[in-house]
Amino acid sequence: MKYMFLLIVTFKIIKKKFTKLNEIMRFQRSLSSTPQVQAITKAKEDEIGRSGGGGGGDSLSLRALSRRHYRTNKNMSTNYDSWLVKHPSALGSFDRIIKAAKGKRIIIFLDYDGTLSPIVDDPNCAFMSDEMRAAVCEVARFFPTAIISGRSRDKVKEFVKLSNVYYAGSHGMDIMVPAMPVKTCDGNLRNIVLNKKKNEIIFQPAKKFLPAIREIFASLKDKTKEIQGARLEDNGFCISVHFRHVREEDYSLLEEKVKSVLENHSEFCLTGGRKVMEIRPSIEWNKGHAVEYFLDILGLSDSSNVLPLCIGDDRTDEDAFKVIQNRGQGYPIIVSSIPKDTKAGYSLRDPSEVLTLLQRLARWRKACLSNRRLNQV
Ligand SMILES: O=P(O)(O)OC[C@H]1O[C@H](O[C@H]2O[C@H](CO)[C@@H](O)[C@H](O)[C@H]2O)[C@H](O)[C@@H](O)[C@@H]1O
Repeated sequence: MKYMFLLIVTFKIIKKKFTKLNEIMRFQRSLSSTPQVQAITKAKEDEIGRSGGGGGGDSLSLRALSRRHYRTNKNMSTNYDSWLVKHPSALGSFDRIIKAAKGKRIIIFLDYDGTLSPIVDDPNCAFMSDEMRAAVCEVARFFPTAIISGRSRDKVKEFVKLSNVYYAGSHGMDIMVPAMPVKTCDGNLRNIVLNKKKNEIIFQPAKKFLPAIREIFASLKDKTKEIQGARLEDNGFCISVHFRHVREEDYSLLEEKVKSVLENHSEFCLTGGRKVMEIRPSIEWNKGHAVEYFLDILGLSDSSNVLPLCIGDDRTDEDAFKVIQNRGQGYPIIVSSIPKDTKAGYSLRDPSEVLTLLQRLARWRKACLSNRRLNQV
């Protein structure tokens, strides 16, 4: 009888524990499928290559290249809130930003992939929404706006399709400044001194590397053709080797092939982005230099009355953030849904928040102008 009683009690305890465990597991399953957690997981995978373990030891170095691209924290979802304290939301800080902008000339620098368009599997399908295009067009009516992308200049222009913005491709190594009169800090219009033959300035500091880049592209095409999922993108003055669709066990092979091509081209270097390896000339020119170039050519570099806003999501945008930070004025804003080591003082979660910020900026500027007009009547 005594044993029977003990057996029933033990059975009841086990049943209770099992039910609780089941509940926890069910909760975790539902938690991992919320859109927020899915976004964090996707962003995390983007940053560190394929998530989780597996793969041979060698492939780690490709993952390490990705990891070097951005150092990420381990407990991302829990740390995001504390990271936000150091990199507050630019939307939440909007009033502070426009207060600082009073009497100043705002200039906007935008990255493309992951900033104006969401990260997608196929690089050729990274389209920008019509809403985003309208917002960029609207801010560009009020503030000089430049898009500085890792893509080729033509490709980014093809995606953006706007004629009132400045474009820089190949991480700033291909800049075009068309004939657009710019308002200087004192409110006067300044005409950019243009090339006599053309109606624009083209600045390409890596031009002499073009024949070598063509050569590298051809060798890469040949060497990577058997690696399933590897994809090359000709970005003009740089080349992207995408590995988003490469099997993890092929990472090391792909990396080996890429490095073997570069062995014959010591004047080029290899950097990492979001599931992408990038080959670029080793010259002292990056997105930060492009920011300085635009400020200079638009006559806005020496003034303390200029407030640059720079929005980007990738490692290469850090060079631009650094320039803004060193100027001591302006807002470097990182687009990220996970905590990252960054020079940016402000953040936005994703391109949809970039859209809201641009719309609010344009609306605020429009309201200022109509108030001014009313006061003049
Ligand atoms: O400076 P950006 O404008 O951000 O360009 C950086 C790279 O962006 C593109 O690749 C990234 O976006 C793709 C589309 O969403 C995605 O499929 C890829 O995995 C990402 O790395 C572009 O294709 C690269 O050439 C740029 O260098």
